Amino acid sequence: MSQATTAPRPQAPVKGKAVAVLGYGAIGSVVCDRLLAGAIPGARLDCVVSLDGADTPVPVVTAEEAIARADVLVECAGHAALAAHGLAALNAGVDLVVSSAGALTDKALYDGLRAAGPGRLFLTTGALGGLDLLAAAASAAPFTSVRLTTTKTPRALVQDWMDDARKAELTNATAPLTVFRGPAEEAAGLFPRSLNVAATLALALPGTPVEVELVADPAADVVTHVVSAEGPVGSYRFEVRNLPSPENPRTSRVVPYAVLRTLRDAL
Ligand SMILES: NC(=O)C1=CN([C@@H]2O[C@H](COP(=O)(O)OP(=O)(O)OC[C@H]3O[C@@H](n4cnc5c(N)ncnc54)[C@H](OP(=O)(O)O)[C@@H]3O)[C@@H](O)[C@H]2O)C=CC1
Ligand SMILES: O=C([O-])CC(=O)C(=O)O
Repeated sequence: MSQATTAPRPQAPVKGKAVAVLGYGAIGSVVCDRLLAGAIPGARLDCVVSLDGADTPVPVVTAEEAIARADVLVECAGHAALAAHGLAALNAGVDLVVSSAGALTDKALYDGLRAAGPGRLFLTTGALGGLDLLAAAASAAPFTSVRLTTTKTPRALVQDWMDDARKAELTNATAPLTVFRGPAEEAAGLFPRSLNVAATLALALPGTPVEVELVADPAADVVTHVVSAEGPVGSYRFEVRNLPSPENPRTSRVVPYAVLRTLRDAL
């Protein structure tokens, strides 16, 4: 007689700082899997905060309980979740790793989180790179221009606030279409699940205006971010071509791995 078998789940490492993961989606689920696999020595996955009844390998708890149990809270849940729980975590002495950098374009939230403690605030670089070099160049002399051009598949860019005509224009696009052009802070607010990178870039270069163009390309099979910057110290151009997450076409597959590197810095 044959019997259904299920593969044994990896057991969480028993030692190390207790990590709570807020949000069990494309980023959070990979962060959890890698932590369970022991990818970050010194980190022990303790619990998950999930709203949608996901089948998770560690206990699902409320955000309040997670903050009470954890040494580090890893936010992978979106702007509203960060705004709702970030401050409480830091004030409780829990270190906070932030994926949703776009939420920090709300100056009151950002200032509040930076002033909070004793928990420490860590911001992942997420889907972008090269920020250390750009920040170094900016500290030598201000840039004269900084631009980010992001290209994604149109279905990843449809937003609730768009009217039906705009949504149809996007979903029926047969050629690349500019969806947004404007400052990084506005970009991150209008596309909260697609342009956190705009905020990450702006936050790395305080005081420097960052101009963003968002392109919907029906032929895009990768998520492209092109950063270009001009200044007295030099000219810079970084092109990132990330495969999208299999679970979420808005999110680059590399992002949970960037979050894990940031977590390593928090230990
Ligand atoms: N810095 C960067 O480069 C990037 C940052 N991001 C940020 O990371 C966030 C997560 O990305 P991703 O994993 O791809 O998104 P997903 O939509 O795949 O997963 C997010 C999960 O979080 C859940 N969630 C939302 N609010 C809460 C809450 N208050 N408590 C617990 N769970 C919650 C969602 O549940 P439900 O679906 O039920 O709402 C969903 O399951 C994005 O919203 C974005 O802000 C994303 C990509 C790149
Ligand atoms: O994952 C990416 O490439 C970028 C993204 O969604 C974001 O910044 O919100």
